[in-house]
Amino acid sequence: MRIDIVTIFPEYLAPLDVSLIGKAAAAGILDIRVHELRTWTHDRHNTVDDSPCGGGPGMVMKPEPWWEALTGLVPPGTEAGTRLIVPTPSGRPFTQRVAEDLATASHLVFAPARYEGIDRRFVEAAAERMPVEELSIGDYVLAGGEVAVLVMVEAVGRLLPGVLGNAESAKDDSFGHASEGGMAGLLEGPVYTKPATWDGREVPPVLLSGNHAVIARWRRDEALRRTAAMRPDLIEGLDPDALDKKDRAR
Ligand SMILES: N#Cc1c(N)n[nH]c1-c1ccc2c(Cl)cn(Cc3cccnc3)c2c1
Repeated sequence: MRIDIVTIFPEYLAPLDVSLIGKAAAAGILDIRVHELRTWTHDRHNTVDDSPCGGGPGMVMKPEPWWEALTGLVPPGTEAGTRLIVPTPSGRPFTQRVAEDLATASHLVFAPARYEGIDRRFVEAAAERMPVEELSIGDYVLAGGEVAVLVMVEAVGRLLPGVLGNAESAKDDSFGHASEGGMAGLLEGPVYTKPATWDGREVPPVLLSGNHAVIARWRRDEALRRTAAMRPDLIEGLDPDALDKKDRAR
């Protein structure tokens, strides 16, 4: 997958060079390219914003640099497989299902803007050339779209074949599809490591029993308990077939 990110703060995307996504890029699974929006300005001040038509606070990002950037990165006639992602507080929720959908694309272009957003006409013009997703990563307010891009690139990138090692399969993701017996659809339960006793607190003995069936049951029970306590909405949304007989007996 090729990922292009256009921004006035390229340094904000530096975290994509490390860890999971950085390794995927180094392995060639991801081809991540970060671009400075001002590359596509031509005035002496590299202007990317102007005052809002109709008045109001702040500034609005001009459509011209974004359009030139998009056209330069996705020349007319090469749009097949490309999707434009525009982070915005007024977007539809970015969820695991959206991440799974975006992971099927061959090319994602992210437009994390600043100020009060991008002139609407850019999104309208882009939508005539390729699918455009206006997405929000949650019900809180950020100062711009770059943090949202970091979230989305990690959530999408980890789903691509070869990015997660076998031991860290995405198949049981908390917010993945619930499957019979798997933990998908539930929140993770508590995790423990050595020492067996710390601060006078014991690791639950079941985890030291070596009985894998009993351990798996205990872990599922804990995941159900935690999900019911922290996110009862997820319990309601579980596919009934994903709950086994013992779950229903709880
Ligand atoms: N995704 C997401 C997301 C989120 N969940 N909160 N805030 C954002 C987000 C995304 C993009 C921008 C751009 Cl461009 C400017 N701002 C600042 C702003 C804040 C409130 C109203 N108008 C502009 C952005 C905030």
